[in-house]
Amino acid sequence: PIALQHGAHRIGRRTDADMEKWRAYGLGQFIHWGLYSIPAGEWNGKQYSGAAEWLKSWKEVSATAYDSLMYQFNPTKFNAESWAETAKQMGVKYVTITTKHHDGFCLWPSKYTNFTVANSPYKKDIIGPLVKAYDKRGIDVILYFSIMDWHNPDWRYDIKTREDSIAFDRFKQFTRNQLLELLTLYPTAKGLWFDGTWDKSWVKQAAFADSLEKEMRAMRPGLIIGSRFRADEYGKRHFDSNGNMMGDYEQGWERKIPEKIADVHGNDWDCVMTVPENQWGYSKVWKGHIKTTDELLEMLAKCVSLDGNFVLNFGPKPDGTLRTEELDLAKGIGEWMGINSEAIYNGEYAGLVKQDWGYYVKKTGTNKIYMLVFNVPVSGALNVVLPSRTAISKVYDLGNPGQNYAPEEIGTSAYFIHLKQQTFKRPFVIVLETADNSKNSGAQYQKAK
Ligand SMILES: C[C@@H]1N[C@@H](c2nc3ccccc3[nH]2)[C@H](O)[C@@H]1O
Repeated sequence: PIALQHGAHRIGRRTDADMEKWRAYGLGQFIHWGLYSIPAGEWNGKQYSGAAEWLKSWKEVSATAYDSLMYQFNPTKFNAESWAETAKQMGVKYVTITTKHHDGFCLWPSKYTNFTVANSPYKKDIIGPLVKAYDKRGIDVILYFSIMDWHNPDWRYDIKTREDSIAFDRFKQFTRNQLLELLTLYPTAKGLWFDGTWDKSWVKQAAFADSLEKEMRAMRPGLIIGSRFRADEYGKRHFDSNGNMMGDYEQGWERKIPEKIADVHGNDWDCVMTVPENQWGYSKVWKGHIKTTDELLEMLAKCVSLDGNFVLNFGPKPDGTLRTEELDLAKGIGEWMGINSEAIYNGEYAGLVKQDWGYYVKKTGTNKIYMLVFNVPVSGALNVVLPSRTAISKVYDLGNPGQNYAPEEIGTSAYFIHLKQQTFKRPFVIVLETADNSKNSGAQYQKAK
């Protein structure tokens, strides 16, 4: 291995209680809210082709004109309690909230810039009430923070001149000040979700970022920081020059999901997902495919089955309300979670051969395996292959406990579970309790004829 000062400081997963709680979340909510929510991807009557929260980067938009949106920020219908209640009903265990996106506008009254809610007609802090409302419902809060800040004149995409270096040193202090301010103002925040860290200017700050990460961890023991925050001294991001992940969980899964367990390298990770193809902030127009409840449930199942968390994005409207499409999805997901959440919470990779009918999730620390069924075979028989000398001791339908299945043993630790009906309206979950049967050779269930 290469000698590194600023690479990974820990190999393998964190085993402390804070991280074990994060690992068990399963389902999360992302909230992208800010000035970009006001134009919602439209400027001078034209629709921006990119993501709405990137509007300020459009050549048609002058920074000054964009920044004056601050004087229009007045979400009169904002109610942190109702957002948190929607999240509670949906069954999320954590929420990631934009404190400052790439445009530099702060949803908290930072004392290090004037470009905050404090100088908007709304005047009041947004982050504080949100943290309080979510904490009250037992939903942990992670603060999203963009290092890249298009408003701050000291921001640089790269450091080419002495002037760049002097300016960026000011920027680094500003960034440190804001992060320590956030941790001080919102001490119950469980972690930070960093973004906007891909430009050369920041990638060259291995030593600074490493010491800042250490400082934040010292200030808030147990703080959870993702792999996107910093680069090592050779400019390697997420995984250092020795291939070891930096940070506590892998943040590379933005709008994409790993295919197989090998893709996650034994690390914790979360997948952050948009409802349309690629819109995080509120956008008037949602082009292309809008994901349905069933699609999102399958993404959730896939993430949990591969040791990750699934975080669904909401882009609230400028008036502070949530759009109907998102409220409908929250309701649909919540109804399913109301019946099946035990297959999601405290779920982990089951280590079984993946079958076409769906996804296995093992309940951490137990012999319970959940079969999350999305694709019912025409045979109506769900194939289950367990590790050798492992038998099924109990099978039942999570949503319909009276519905018993007598698995048919079709080989060594191999079974068919015959479904009683052919059509299902929603994905459903069958629970397997397994037992080690290396002692007795007799099969528990009838052998194949
Ligand atoms: C979580 C997501 N990350 C931001 C983002 N900016 C990008 C620039 C290039 C490629 C991917 C990006 N994702 C998006 O604006 C959103 O906040």
